[in-house]
Amino acid sequence: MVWSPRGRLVSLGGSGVLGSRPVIPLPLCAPWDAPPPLVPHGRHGTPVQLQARLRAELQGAQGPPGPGDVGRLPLLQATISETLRLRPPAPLALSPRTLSPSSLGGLPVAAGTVLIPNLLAAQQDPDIWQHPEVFLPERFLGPGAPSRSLLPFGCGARSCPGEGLARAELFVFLGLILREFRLEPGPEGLPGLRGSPGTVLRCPSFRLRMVPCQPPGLP
Ligand code: HEM
Repeated sequence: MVWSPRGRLVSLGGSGVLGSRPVIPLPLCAPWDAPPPLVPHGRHGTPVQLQARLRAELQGAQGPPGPGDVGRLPLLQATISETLRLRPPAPLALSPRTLSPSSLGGLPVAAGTVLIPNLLAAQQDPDIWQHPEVFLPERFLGPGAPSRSLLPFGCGARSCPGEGLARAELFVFLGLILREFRLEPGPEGLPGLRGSPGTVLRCPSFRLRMVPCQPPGLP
């Protein structure tokens, strides 16, 4: 029921209606339950090489990472940002409803319309992200990084109030793990990264081998 310049707006479920209200998923381009495969080879190389660089950054820092160390560990921060870009845990965010008639990208939007922001698609928009399907943490290291277009926590008045806590947890826990362990696939290998659709984009459970690496200064 809805058309967009780049095919990003389509109806949901054919009828374009959720309950008794019209629905516009925004910006729905790639089917959100079938994200494209990852190509994990940026300047930092394969996942193993990236882990080695992250470990070098972490072991070169003074002590274990804390929430205040974001500026001192840019590659770790960039790796988290790139992960949240390619696989946002909440790919469709919340669904606000318009209170009055409005317009969006030239399209009229009636009062009472439910808008569904497709964060997964927006974060892989080729107009904004170069090589959007490639896992490239370094895209966040340069001065021209389109960081304002990174929206895993939504944006605006109803954006996620837990963003600071979630980012701090990701930073500290991932940093502590990568500083002291090398992660290797378990005997069953790794699952695909397609994820299963739902409110939360979930990865199937899998096993990893954590090989201890000696942090500096420890006997
Ligand atoms: C990686 C972790 C997290 C991600 C990716 C995430 C993502 C999101 C997103 C996309 C929204 C919808 C924003 C929008 O529609 O514009 C949201 C809303 C919300 N999140 Fe999170 N979130 C995370 C962690 C947390 C944590 C740790 C808390 C609480 C401590 C939290 C509490 C909330 C609440 C209360 C809302 C609803 C806000 C509202 O309706 O105004 N989230 N989150």
